[in-house]
Amino acid sequence: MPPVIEVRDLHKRYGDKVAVEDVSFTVQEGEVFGILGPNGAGKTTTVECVEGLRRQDRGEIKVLGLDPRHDRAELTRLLGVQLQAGLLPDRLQVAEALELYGSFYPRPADWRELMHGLGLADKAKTRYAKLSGGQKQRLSIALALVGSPRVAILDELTTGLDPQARRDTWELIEGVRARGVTIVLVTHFMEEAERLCDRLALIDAGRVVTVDTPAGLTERARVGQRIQFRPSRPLDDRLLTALPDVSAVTRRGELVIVDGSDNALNAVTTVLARNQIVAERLRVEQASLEDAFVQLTGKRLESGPR
Ligand SMILES: Nc1ncnc2c1ncn2[C@@H]1O[C@H](COP(=O)(O)OP(=O)(O)OP(=O)(O)O)[C@@H](O)[C@H]1O
Repeated sequence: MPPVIEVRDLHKRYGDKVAVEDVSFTVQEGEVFGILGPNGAGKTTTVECVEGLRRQDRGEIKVLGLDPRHDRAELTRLLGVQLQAGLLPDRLQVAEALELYGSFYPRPADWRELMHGLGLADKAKTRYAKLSGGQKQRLSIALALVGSPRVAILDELTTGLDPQARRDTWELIEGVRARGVTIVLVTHFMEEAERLCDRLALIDAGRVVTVDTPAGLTERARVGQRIQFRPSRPLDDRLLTALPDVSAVTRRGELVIVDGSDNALNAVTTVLARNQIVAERLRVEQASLEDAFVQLTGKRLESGPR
């Protein structure tokens, strides 16, 4: 089966600023495909080109066999796109917005069901301007799904939602996926990516670092040991990075985080003892998707609220 989305060698600049340097990936029918990366990595620019909202400078995009640059009208009927905040008229009520957007599509979903599913039922008559940030966010998700799209593109799906609303949204997305809708999810929340995505493209500085399943990524980054501690005295990271058993040293506030082989703990404690440094609050951690990202890019992703 041909992929639902095919992006090849995408380049996009804004004036002198290169936003997307070289992005390629394919999305298969029915999968939840995540685009994960830090702020400014080029995620939104990439999906806006896929949606036909922006024109790339170079590279090819096909969505359901259509070229977003030329077939935008046709594509709009097949794609569900999450609206950016503030794009709806202030006076429009929730139910009106859903009914209106549904009417643009040949086979709209039951908007009342969506409104209930997203916890907006008691806001049906509330004007857009009076909604809280989280409610606006939920409405934007409902609007992306109201046309029963074959492909839904959700950018920062749960940003601004409280933990309960975030989990409810994840459940809703799982239900949408179960109906066979292909979903592209732009996120910088690890937990969200791990829970929802079948595959992920890690994007950093306008480039795809890698594409893999969440489990595959974590597996690849599986460090023998992750050691976390607070040094009792200032510590020069080079003492640790020089050790053959250590693959990476990062800092989180006053904590030092060391990734390395199964022998790393031995090596690190030996070096610390030799330098009269005590490892306070010492802990050995499990590797995660975030570790994979750090290993592959050398950067830490902003982590989402837990
Ligand atoms: N309209 C624009 N004009 C100029 N520069 C822009 C414009 N839109 C984005 N950029 C820049 O292009 C780069 C990529 O931005 P983009 O929004 O695609 O990244 P992102 O990964 O979606 O980030 P975020 O998570 O912060 O939304 C950033 O450096 C951004 O500042």
